[in-house]
Amino acid sequence: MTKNKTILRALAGETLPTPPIWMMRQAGRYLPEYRATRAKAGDFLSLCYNPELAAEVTLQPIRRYGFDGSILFADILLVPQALGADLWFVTGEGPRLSTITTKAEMEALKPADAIHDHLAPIYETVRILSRELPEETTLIGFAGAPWTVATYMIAGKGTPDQGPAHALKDENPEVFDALMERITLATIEYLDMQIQAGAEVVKLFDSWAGSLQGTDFDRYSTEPLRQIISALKARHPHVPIIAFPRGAGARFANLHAATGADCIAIDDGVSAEWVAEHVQPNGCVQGNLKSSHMVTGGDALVQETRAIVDALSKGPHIFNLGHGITPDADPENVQLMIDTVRGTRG
Ligand SMILES: Cc1c2[nH]c(c1CCC(=O)O)Cc1[nH]c(c(CCC(=O)O)c1C)Cc1[nH]c(c(CCC(=O)O)c1C)Cc1[nH]c(c(C)c1CCC(=O)O)C2
Repeated sequence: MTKNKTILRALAGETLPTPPIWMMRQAGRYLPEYRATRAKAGDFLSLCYNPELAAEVTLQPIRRYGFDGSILFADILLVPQALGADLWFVTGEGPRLSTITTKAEMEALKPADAIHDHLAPIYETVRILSRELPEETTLIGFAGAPWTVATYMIAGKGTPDQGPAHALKDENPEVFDALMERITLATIEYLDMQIQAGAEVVKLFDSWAGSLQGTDFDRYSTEPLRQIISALKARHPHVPIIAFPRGAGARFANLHAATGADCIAIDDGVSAEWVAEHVQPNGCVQGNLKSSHMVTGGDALVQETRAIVDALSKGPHIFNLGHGITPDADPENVQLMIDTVRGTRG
C-alpha cells in the first residue's frame, strides 16, 4: 500500500522525481462544489459535524485535481468545543468562543478524555474517507497545536497579535499552563482516535507560533508539539507527523530534531534555497508557495512553483502552499500549479 502512496514515501525520507502535492484548505470556498455542499449543510459547523457531507467536501478537490493527499474536513476549534467552550462562526468575521481567563472557567472545562462523544462524527468522517479515497491518496488527519488553540480560547476570537493569550501567559501562568496542558492531553486523545479511524498521517497546525519570542517559542510551541508527537509515536510508531509552526523563521532549522516531527511545514517567510540548505537535510519539508499566487496566477505562479520544486529537488519534499488557499482564489490557477509541478504543461 505504502508503495503507491507518494506522500508516505516522501515522509519516510525518499527523494521522489516529482514531489507529491496537496494544498492547505484545499476543500474550501474557492470551489463552487464546496459552496453548494456547505449551503446544503446550512452552516460551516453543521458541515463539520455531518460525516457524509464532510467526507463529500473532502473528496471534491481529489476528484477535481487528483491531489496526492486528502486532509480531513474539520476545524481546529472543534477541540475547544468538545472541552465545553461555546463556539460559533460570524459570517464575514470568523470564529467566536466563550473565553477562558479565570481559574473557575478553566476548572469548568471537561477532562481531556471526555471529548470523544462530541467528536464521534469526525471519527466517522475519517472512516468514510478511508473507505472511499483512491488507493494512491494519503489521508491526513489534523489538530491545532496547543498555543494556537489557546489563543482562540483565551481571546474568544482570532486576534492580530494574540495579545490576550500573551497577557494571560505573563499575568496568570497558573491558569495559562493548566489550559495548555488540557489542550495538549485532549489533542493526543483526538489524534489517537483519528489514527484508529484510518488517518495515515497527522498534522499539527501552530498557526500563531510566530508571535512567541525567545524561550516562549520553545516552551509554548516546540515543547507541546514534542509532547504530543512523542505520545502519538509511543502508540503509533509508524504514523508520520507533520508540524506547522507558522512564522518560525530561522527556528525552522532545528524543528525536526526538537519536535520529533517527520516533516516540517514551512510558510512563505523564508526562501526555498534557505530551506534546502538548513531544514531539508533534517527531514521532509512541505510548503512555501505564497497563497496569493492562487489568486493572481500567470507567469509568476509558474516561475515561483518551478523555483520551489527545483530548490527542494535533492531531498524529501511535499509540494504545498505556505498557508491556506483563500476564497478569492481561481480554481484554474490551482490546476496550473499542479501541471507545473508535474511537468504536464509548458
Ligand atoms: C486558525 C485555524 C482555524 N482552522 C484551521 C486553522 C489553522 C490553519 C490556518 O492557520 O489556516 C485549520 C483548518 N480549517 C479548515 C481545515 C480543513 C482542512 C483543509 O482543507 O485544510 C483546517 C485544517 C476548514 C475551514 N475552517 C474555516 C473554513 C471557512 C468556513 C466557511 O466555509 O465559511 C474552512 C473551509 C473557518 C475558520 N476556522 C478558523 C478560522 C480563523 C476560520 C475563519 C476564517 C475564514 O472565514 O476564512 C480556525
